[in-house]
Amino acid sequence: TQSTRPQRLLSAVQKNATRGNPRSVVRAIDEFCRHKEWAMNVGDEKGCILDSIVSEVNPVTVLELGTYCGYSTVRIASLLPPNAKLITLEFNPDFAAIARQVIAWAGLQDKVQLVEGSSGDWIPKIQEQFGINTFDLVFLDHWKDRYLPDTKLMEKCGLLRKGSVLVADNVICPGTPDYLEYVRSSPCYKSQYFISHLEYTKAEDGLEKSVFLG
Ligand SMILES: Nc1ncnc2c1ncn2CCCCCNC(=O)c1cc(-c2ccc(F)cc2)cc(O)c1O
Ligand SMILES: [Mg+2]
Repeated sequence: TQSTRPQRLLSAVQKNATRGNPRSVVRAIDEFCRHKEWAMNVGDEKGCILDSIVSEVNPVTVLELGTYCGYSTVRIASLLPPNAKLITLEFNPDFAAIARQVIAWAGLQDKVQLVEGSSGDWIPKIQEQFGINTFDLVFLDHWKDRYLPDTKLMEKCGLLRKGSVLVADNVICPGTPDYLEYVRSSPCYKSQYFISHLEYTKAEDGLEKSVFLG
């Protein structure tokens, strides 16, 4: 049977990256996506911006919405302090199966909890299921029309505290206009746009960093 793109991405990691070396996993995926097959990872250019924000926040609790193959999961988890926890939600079971193996190859499985399901279903259950009160950092990279409803849901569930940082991918391409309008006009957020490019292309895209003011 024909392999899928995520399966071919995983094979590239297993062939070219060193077990337990997150940087080599990130490099192997970027090489594969730049020279073999494009895939919707945050990528190296936006990834460097994401790294700088994660390092600045130095979060102990992280929520990622939309795992895909685990590329940004590995980038973020590799920067976390030893006691930190990253919960990542993935809707697609095939993507989740690949991501688990990519995260394990990087040796980061102890810092990461991958949960299969939709953000709308899981966000209200996170506190009781994982004993997490609030998130220091949230990375939004799932369905673009879910960014705004899920942000409002996180506010409602009390998952954000004064100073929580939201980082949203793809705010230009494919675009999340209603989310951008909300975080840029709401008095509850201090927002900043980091211009970049759509992963592995010359098209404009960027990350929006929004600090929840409580
Ligand atoms: N736990 C959950 N809850 C809800 N939805 C969930 C989920 N877990 C997953 N999903 C469902 C997300 C499916 C993937 C989302 N990402 C994207 O759709 C995406 C698309 C592009 C793109 C840009 C230009 C093009 F020409 C083509 C594609 C680039 C990106 O960086 C993207 O992140
Ligand atoms: Mg994305």
